[in-house]
Amino acid sequence: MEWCLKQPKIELHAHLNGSARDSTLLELARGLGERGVVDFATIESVIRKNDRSLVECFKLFDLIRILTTDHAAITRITREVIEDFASENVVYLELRTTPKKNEAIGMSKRSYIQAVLDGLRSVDAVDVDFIPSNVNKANSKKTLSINDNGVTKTKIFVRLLLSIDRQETGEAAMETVKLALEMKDLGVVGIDLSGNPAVGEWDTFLPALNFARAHELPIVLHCGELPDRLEEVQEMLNFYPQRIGHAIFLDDEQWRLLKLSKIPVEICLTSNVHTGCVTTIDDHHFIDLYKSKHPLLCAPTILGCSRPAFLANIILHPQHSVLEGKKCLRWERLQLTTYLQMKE
Ligand SMILES: CNc1ncnc2c1ncn2[C@@H]1O[C@H](COP(=O)(O)O)[C@@H](O)[C@H]1O
Repeated sequence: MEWCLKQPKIELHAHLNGSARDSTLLELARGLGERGVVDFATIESVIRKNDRSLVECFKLFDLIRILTTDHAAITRITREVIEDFASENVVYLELRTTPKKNEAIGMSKRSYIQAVLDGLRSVDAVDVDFIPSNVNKANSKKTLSINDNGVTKTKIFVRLLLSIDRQETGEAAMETVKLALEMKDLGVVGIDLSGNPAVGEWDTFLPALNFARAHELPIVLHCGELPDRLEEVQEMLNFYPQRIGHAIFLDDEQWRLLKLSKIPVEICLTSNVHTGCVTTIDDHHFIDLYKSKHPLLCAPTILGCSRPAFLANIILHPQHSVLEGKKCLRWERLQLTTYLQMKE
């Protein structure tokens, strides 16, 4: 575990509010409980539960949404999430989050993302680089890499993906894509489609996704999280996104197509096992993808990371490397090889 933590890692599939500290969520819930907005005891039992089915996960996300949709909470959670990833030696983090509106408190999708950016700027423990290198970094407040004691700070590169939630309308999805395009100079590098897989139709999001593509914004799709969505899986594969998340429930022909396509797959083993989508790691589809040398963006959880789900996925395939992270690539290969050898 110590060794795992020490290795430099690249995390490409982290949902901001899915990575919030339990302690922070409980504190926010307690505050809202005292003001009579929520029932603290109910929220506490949901947050403290460890293994959650996919359905329970989305119940939790609905609760988290109530707890976190204000600017100060979003800024705080962003700062803490960056600190947590950096403390586990993640050197490049792609953080995805769904821009939210809350008219009652004057929150727009833009101000939500501004609150995230404030969170990135407010990190003090490590040096956060979130402005792409082709943009004038004078605009960024965070250029120091030496702390007050003259010690060089650890650096973490952070980029943002804006998520479209499957509960949203086509217009809301389009608004998110336009916001992402406007914020390219502030470290937004792509669009994600996520949210409860039992909700929403592919056609609703297609115009926004096509618009993103027309403007060269990379797209990541959560795909195949439920067994009964094969038609949608087919449409997603036909769309040919830059990356696919999970890819659990595909039929044989779709599986063949996926492997042929070489679309990189983001996999989080613990998430899949905890949510019950995959029975055991031994039955996990990553083994087949790995053996066929498919580009995998894979979680380090096979060696037993302590955090439950939604954590650290590491890029495996060199051609998709986003920075000079060769050490990370080598480590990930080593880790997968170790796992497979242990099994044998
Ligand atoms: C288990 N697998 C998953 N499948 C699909 N969507 C997921 C997810 N895990 C998380 N999210 C999406 O990320 C949101 C939380 O972060 P943000 O509020 O965006 O920062 C959830 O509400 C859900 O929409």
